[in-house]
Amino acid sequence: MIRVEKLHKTFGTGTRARPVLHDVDLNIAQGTVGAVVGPSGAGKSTLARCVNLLERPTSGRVWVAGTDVTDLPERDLRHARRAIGTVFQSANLLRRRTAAQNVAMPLRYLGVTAREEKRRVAELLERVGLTDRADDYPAQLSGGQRQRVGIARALALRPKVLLSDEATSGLDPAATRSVLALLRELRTDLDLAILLITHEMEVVREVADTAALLREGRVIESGPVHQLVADPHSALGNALLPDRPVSLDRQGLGTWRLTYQGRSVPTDWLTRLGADHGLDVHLLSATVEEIAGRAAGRATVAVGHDRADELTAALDGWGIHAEPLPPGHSGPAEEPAASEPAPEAAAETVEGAVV
Ligand SMILES: Nc1ncnc2c1ncn2[C@@H]1O[C@H](COP(=O)(O)OP(=O)(O)OP(=O)(O)O)[C@@H](O)[C@H]1O
Repeated sequence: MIRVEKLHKTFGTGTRARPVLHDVDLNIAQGTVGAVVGPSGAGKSTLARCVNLLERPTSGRVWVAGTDVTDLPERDLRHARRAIGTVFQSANLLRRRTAAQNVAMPLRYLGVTAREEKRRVAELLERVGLTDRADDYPAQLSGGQRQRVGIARALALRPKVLLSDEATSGLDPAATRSVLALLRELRTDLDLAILLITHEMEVVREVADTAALLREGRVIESGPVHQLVADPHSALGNALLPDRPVSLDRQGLGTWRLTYQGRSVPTDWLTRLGADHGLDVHLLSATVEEIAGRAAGRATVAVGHDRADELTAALDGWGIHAEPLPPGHSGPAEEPAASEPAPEAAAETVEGAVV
């Protein structure tokens, strides 16, 4: 596990002191992916560097795989770092070494036998699906393949936790998906605790179990992803599942903003409102995604004021949260949580459809 408690980090001293992290708490269990998101300069990389022991916290504590690493003496750091694999934005491979030689580097430092090294490198390359590219040099590999080699190298010493710092930034969508699928697989198969630093909400949606929003060095919000998207007032939830609630300004109609996630919600809830409950429902906007393995959705609907109780009762029965929206409301629910809202957000929102 990765556990951070009341972490403070200040760079410099005296008049040049620059506090970067304040009172940060974080908990990532084995077999889970915990994402940390936030705008540029929020302190994400500094947090990662405090976890992989490249920076010492000013105060607070850090545990990695059950060991309190906060005050480890210098001589013990090297050993402690073996439990931590790190993958960076650019895979940082050595240009003049093949994929296999790059993966073998950490094993070399450890002094394993040539036979053991060969066996382990073959196993690692197979793990990341690159057995047939073992003898290729980095320049002969695609960005996604280079990142896979970087992941294989990070796994060489059988770490308990993996740090991924913007590992998919700059990759095209297909390569991003394949790297994220690999991270998901590793999380489960190797029971890793993965700390995922990212500014891409798409990445969080695809792979994270929990998420924390860091802003100006403080955790503004955190929790399991499926709970965040079910909370209509969560900034992170709104960034993960962006919608544009709009209210219908028409006599006799009231507008409702709906939020839901989970298996109890039938996918044909809208049809059923008409067919089973005889409700005349206007669908004004809707966004539906699979997040953390469950369907999650946000929608705005309008119904006659005289049928509002029937609407909320039916929705409540399925576990759909409904809140009235004031007349004249239009636009995003909240400000986006990260520096770059998902560009596909607008495309995912269906507006103006009336059933
Ligand atoms: N070694 C350092 N000395 C002084 N200030 C630093 C140092 N490292 C980082 N900072 C400052 O700490 C703040 C947070 O930086 P950090 O790199 O952790 O942010 P980030 O959220 O990862 O940003 P980005 O998404 O742009 O990478 C920044 O203002 C940065 O200038």
